[in-house]
Amino acid sequence: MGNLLIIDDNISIHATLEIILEPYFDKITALADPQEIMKTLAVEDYQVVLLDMNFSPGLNTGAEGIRWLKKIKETYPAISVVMMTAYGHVELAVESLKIGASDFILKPWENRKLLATLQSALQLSESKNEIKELKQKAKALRTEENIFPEIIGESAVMKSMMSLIEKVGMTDTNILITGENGTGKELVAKAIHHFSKRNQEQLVEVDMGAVSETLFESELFGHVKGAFTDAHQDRIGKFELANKGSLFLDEIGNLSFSLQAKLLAALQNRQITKVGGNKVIPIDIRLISATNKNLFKMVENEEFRQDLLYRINTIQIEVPALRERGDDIVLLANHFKNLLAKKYDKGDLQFSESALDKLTKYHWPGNVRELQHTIERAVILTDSIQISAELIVTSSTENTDVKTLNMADMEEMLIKKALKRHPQNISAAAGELGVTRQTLYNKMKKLGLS
Ligand SMILES: Nc1ncnc2c1ncn2[C@@H]1O[C@H](COP(=O)(O)OP(=O)(O)OP(=O)(O)O)[C@@H](O)[C@H]1O
Repeated sequence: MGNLLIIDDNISIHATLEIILEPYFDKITALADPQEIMKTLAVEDYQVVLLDMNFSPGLNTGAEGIRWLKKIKETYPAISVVMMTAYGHVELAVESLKIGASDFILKPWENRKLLATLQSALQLSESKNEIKELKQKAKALRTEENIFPEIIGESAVMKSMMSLIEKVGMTDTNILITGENGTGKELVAKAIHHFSKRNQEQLVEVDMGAVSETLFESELFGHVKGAFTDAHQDRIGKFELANKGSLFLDEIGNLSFSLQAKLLAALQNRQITKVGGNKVIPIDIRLISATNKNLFKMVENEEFRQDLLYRINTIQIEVPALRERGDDIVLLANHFKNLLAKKYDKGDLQFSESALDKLTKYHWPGNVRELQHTIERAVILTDSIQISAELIVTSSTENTDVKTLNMADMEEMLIKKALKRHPQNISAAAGELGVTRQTLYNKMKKLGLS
């Protein structure tokens, strides 16, 4: 069943049509004035429109009906429009069919024929809507990656994290993944989905840090065509796309306080309404969130809603920093080296002893992502089958001004830095350097800086 909108200036027809058609539609609305059509279609979903062709007294060219048909089809292509006229000119019928009417009825109508025409119009609209939704879903999914990732790691901390993932993956609980940047939180989210009962459905990811304040609702809940200036067509939101599957909200700590309330409402009610729409859509999702922020601290500072935190973190999985994973650094370095050597056609590459030493001693503030980039650079730059320590250039090696390890040169560099930071204040510069004002003054004199 569906909704039917009747437009005819002859009000006596409304009641007759409503009596005949009532058992076959969920809702029937009848309008006498065609000016009301677009407003009516904007507030409620109609699958079929029964449209008279002439509205102004004395006019029977059908031009008005054709104009309204065009308008309806332009904005709502999935609605089936059945034309109705007492003046059954064949040309008019052909013209309206060409513009997109699904059929044509002559007044006075035969009840059986009218019913059959409207029922097939209803079916047509339903299949159009289904196809449209499927197409939208397929389009959105093409950009989503749902491949189970290989999580490399043999260290005790990684093994215990993996067994936790397998255990909780199977349940339907909401999971919060925490950890520093680049530790592999996204991989963990994919693994949780992989181990869940929902793995035949999609894992849909939303980067909450990248969703703008104005487009948040449209991105998450979808919108109907015409809901706002740029809403040129209906859009399915990420919640609906993830229905029956998992929704991964990455960087959830970056969500503004006002948007947190909107997200919480959708999670609590387990339903959404598209922007500009009025249909309530029930949603069945498993929620996985991730952040590199301390949400408990953010709750204390009133930057994150406590009720939202409790809703998203039934289970928390902390992804360890790379520096805490011991031999996994070498394991991962070799893994990336092999992958990248293949990618750049470099043959069999090996790390030198000192390169391995450098890799294991470094503290990896950017974690696995930084390691991956460091290895990629080294693989690209190496001219031999051995990757030397010089090619292992990490972010902190790059950022430092240290071009020398000579102590006198280092001292001069530090003094210059401190003086630059405190240009008019030798005491403050001395304080930062951890020496007395007099000592700094003597050194400056020696270096010709006073
Ligand atoms: N254990 C692992 N095994 C193999 N690859 C990994 C592992 N951990 C991370 N990676 C790789 O490191 C990169 C960074 O991982 P990912 O994007 O999952 O980190 P993240 O914690 O989500 O980062 P951010 O906090 O910046 O969003 C990705 O290319 C990922 O494939």
